Amino acid sequence: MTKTAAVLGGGVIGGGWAARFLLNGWDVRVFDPDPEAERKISDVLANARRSLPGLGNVALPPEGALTFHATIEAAVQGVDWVQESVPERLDLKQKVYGELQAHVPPGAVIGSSTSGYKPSQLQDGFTNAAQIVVAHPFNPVYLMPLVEVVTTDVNTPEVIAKAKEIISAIGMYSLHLKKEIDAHVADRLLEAVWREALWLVKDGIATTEELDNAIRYGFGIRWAQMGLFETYRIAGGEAGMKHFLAQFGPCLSWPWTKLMDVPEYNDALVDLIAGQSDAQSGQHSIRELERIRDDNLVGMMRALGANDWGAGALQNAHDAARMSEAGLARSLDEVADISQPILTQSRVVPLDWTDYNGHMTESRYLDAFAQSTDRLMEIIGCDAEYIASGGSYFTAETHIRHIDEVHAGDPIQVKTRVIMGAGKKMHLWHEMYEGERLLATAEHMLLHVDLKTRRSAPPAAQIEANLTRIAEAHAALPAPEGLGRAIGAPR
Ligand SMILES: NC(=O)C1=CN([C@@H]2O[C@H](COP(=O)(O)OP(=O)(O)OC[C@H]3O[C@@H](n4cnc5c(N)ncnc54)[C@H](O)[C@@H]3O)[C@@H](O)[C@H]2O)C=CC1
Ligand SMILES: C[N+](C)(C)CC(=O)CC(=O)[O-]
Repeated sequence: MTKTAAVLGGGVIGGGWAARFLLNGWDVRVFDPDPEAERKISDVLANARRSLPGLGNVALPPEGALTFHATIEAAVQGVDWVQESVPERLDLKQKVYGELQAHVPPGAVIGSSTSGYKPSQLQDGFTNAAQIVVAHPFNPVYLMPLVEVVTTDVNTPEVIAKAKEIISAIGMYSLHLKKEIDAHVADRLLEAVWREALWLVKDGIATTEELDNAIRYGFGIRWAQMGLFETYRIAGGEAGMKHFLAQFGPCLSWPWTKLMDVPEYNDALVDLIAGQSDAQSGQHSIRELERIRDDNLVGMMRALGANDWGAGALQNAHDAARMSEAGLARSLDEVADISQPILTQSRVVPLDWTDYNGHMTESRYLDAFAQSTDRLMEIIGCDAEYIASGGSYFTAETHIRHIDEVHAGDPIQVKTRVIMGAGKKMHLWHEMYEGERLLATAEHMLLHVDLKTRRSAPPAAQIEANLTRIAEAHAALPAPEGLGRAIGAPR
C-alpha cells in the first residue's frame, strides 16, 4: 500500500524531502503558506527527477502523488510520517507542533529538520511528544543520504524503530545520536570549519575561492570516502592512529585554530564574504550551480558504489532491497516465467552515462549489458560465493548493435536469452528497451574458467544444469533478429 508523508514547510529542505519521498513511491501532502511554495517545490522536484532515479542501478518505484493543502490539519490526514521543515525559529516550530497535536495520526513519526534545536525543546509540553524526533537531513535531501536522528527518553522504541525503518526505505542513512546536543554532530563539525574559514577570509589569509580549492583539491575528496578518523589512521603510517596522534598531538595546544573566538558578525564581514563569493561563482545562477553540484554528487556516489564503499555501499544496499519489487530475480526460483527472455536489468540512465552527443555513450551500453550478464550469472548460481570458491565466467567475444538513442533519466530494461548453455560455454543474447522501443542488442560468448589456473574448465554441475534448463526453455522462442551478425557493409 502506498505510504504518505506530510511536509510542513516546502522551502529548500522541505522541497528536498518532498522529492525524496515522492521518487521513492510515497504520496506527499504539503502545507506551506507561501503562495510561491508550489513553484519552489516543483523546481526542487525537477532537479531531483533529473538526478536521483539514475543514482542507483535498480529502478525506483513509480512516483507518488504530490498534493498541496491549505491547513496543517488537512495536510496530516492519514499520514505515516510528518516532516517539519519550517524556518529555524523555536517559537515558529513550537506553534506548528501545537497545531499538529490535535490532528496527527497516533502512529505517525514526526521528524524535524532542525539544524540546531534539541528534540526536548520541540517535545516540551506537547501531548504527542513521544512521536517527535529530530530527523536532520543534508542539502540536497534528495541526493544526500545522511539523516541525524536525535531522540530523548520520551520517544518510544517503536517510534525510533519506525523512524529508522522509513529512513532506510527511502534510501537514506540514520545516524542515531547517543545524546541530544545543540546542532547535533555533523553541523558541529561544519561549524568548526565554517568559523575557521570566516577568520581566514577576514584576516586576509585566503579568499573564499582559495579556501574552497583547499577543500575540493584536498581533504574534501578524502572526507567523502573515509571521513576524518580513518583518513588520519592511514596518515599515521604503519603504526596507524597512535603514531598519528604522537606526531600531531602537540599541535592541539599550539595556535593552529581560532575556534575559541568568533569573528564579529557585521556588515563589513557580510560584504567581504558575499563579495568574494559573487566574484568566485556569480557567473553561474543558483539553478546552474545546483545542477553542477548534483551531477558531481551522482558521479562521486556512483564511483563509490563501484567500490561498494561509503555512500555508494549504502546505495548498493538500497538497490539490493529494491530488486524483487523491480521484477529482478536473484535465483532461478525467482524467475517468473523461464520460457520467456529474463528481465536482467530495470534502471534509469544515470547522469554520468551520457556524452558530448547528449545521449548514452557507447561504453555504457557494454557496462549495462555486462551488468545483465552478471545478473544472469547470479540467477544460474554463479554468485559471489561460487566465485569465491574458484569458478567464474570470462567473456570471450561481444557484438553490440546500437539501434536507437537513449538519454539521461530515461528508464531502460534489458531482457536476456540463453542461446546456448552447455559445458564450458554460455552464449547470451541481450535486448535493451525503453518501453517497447528496442535500443540495442548484445551478443556475448562466455567461457567458464577455473580462477586458479585462469583456464577454461567445466562449471559445477548445478550451474550447468540451471543454464541448460534456461537454454532449453528459450530454444522454443524464434531466433532473435540479428543473432550471429558481424559488422556488415552499410546498406
Ligand atoms: N538550508 C539548509 O542548508 C538546511 C536547513 N535545515 C533546516 O531545515 C529547516 C528549514 O530550512 P530551509 O528549508 O533552509 O528554509 P526555507 O526558508 O528555504 O524554507 C522554509 C519554508 O517554510 C515555510 N513556512 C514558514 N512558516 C511556515 C508555517 N507556519 N508552516 C508551514 N510552512 C511555513 C516558508 O514559506 C518556506 O517555504 C530549518 O529548520 C533548517 O535549520 C536542515 C538542513 C540543511
Ligand atoms: C547551514 N546549516 C546549518 C543549515 C547546514 C545544515 O544543517 C546541513 C547541511 O546541509 O549542510
